[in-house]
Amino acid sequence: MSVAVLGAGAFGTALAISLARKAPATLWCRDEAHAAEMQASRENTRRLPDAPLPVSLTVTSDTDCFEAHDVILLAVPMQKMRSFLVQHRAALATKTLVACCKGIELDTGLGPVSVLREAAPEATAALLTGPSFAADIAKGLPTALTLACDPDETGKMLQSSLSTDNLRLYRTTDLVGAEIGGALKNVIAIACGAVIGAQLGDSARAALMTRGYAEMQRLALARGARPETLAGLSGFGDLTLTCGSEQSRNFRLGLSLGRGEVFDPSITVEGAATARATAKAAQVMGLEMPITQTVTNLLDQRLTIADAADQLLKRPLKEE
Ligand SMILES: NC(=O)C1=CN([C@@H]2O[C@H](COP(=O)(O)OP(=O)(O)OC[C@H]3O[C@@H](n4cnc5c(N)ncnc54)[C@H](O)[C@@H]3O)[C@@H](O)[C@H]2O)C=CC1
Ligand SMILES: O=C(CO)COP(=O)(O)O
Repeated sequence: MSVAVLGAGAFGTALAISLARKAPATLWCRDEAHAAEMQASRENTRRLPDAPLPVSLTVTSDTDCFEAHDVILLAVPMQKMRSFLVQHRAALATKTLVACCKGIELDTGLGPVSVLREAAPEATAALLTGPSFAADIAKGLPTALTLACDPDETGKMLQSSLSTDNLRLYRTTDLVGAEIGGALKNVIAIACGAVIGAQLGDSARAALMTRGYAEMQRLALARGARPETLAGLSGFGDLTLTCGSEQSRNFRLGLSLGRGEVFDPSITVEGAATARATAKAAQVMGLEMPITQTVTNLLDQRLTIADAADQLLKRPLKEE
């Protein structure tokens, strides 16, 4: 089975490096000059510096390469996935497509698998998600992720093909639970970064992680997910990583908000659009998601950090 990774950002590059340690792999980059530069220099200096590309990895900008691979890993940001699929519909229509992004589409409130199923209905849809920083995977550090796919037979094939000596995949058929966990942990990470940036303390962070997890479960269960999926790598696991590490771009955006600093808008931060999309969806579904709503208000400068903390603390007292 041959695998191509489409999208040469930090995560796509790291996954391609990991796969190429096991068997020849292809990394597709939309920018011809950047692809040629990586193929020659054996490094993606723009997105993942200091991570050498194995000789078994080919970098190309030629879309003809899509045809040659059975399994395609889609490592483009969430808000770009639909247009990417539409643009390359003919070449991707019947493939096994593994979404590697984390988020909720702003216009529709859908996660990556639902977007895949709408935009490429004949393809087999899967999701690779869970706690991992691109730099860690590229270094070959021990990592465990969730591979979500239905039918499970295809999931088993993907699990064995994409696992390596250092990258251990667990399998689930609960695509909804996996996509919601991966998307919403980024929103909670922004909130956690904000309290740490504003020096509100580690206890406040623990409160946000726990009550944020309750919001993740509320939305996931309302959409038909299984509770145990949220307790796994794609939910609890990724929440723990992202809310506790300055390697996370979502956490760092939160830190900037908390410190009153400007954040570089060119950096991919999936939690921002996801917060807005989720707050809207929760309202339509009649779900209480106060932390998500608060993050949206902070991002849109409708609240200060002090007012945000005050509002959350003053909500009516309730049972846990
Ligand atoms: N960086 C990380 O540690 C991890 C990232 N992810 C997820 O992976 C996804 C991608 O993130 P990163 O690679 O980190 O972002 P990035 O900002 O490093 O790279 C995004 C890449 O997508 C490409 N791209 C954007 N629009 C495109 C289009 N229409 N067609 C083709 N390529 C396009 C850009 O050129 C860029 O190379 C996100 O959803 C993120 O949450 C998941 C786990 C870890
Ligand atoms: O998804 C990630 C860790 O699992 C990467 O987090 P950031 O996108 O916040 O950097």
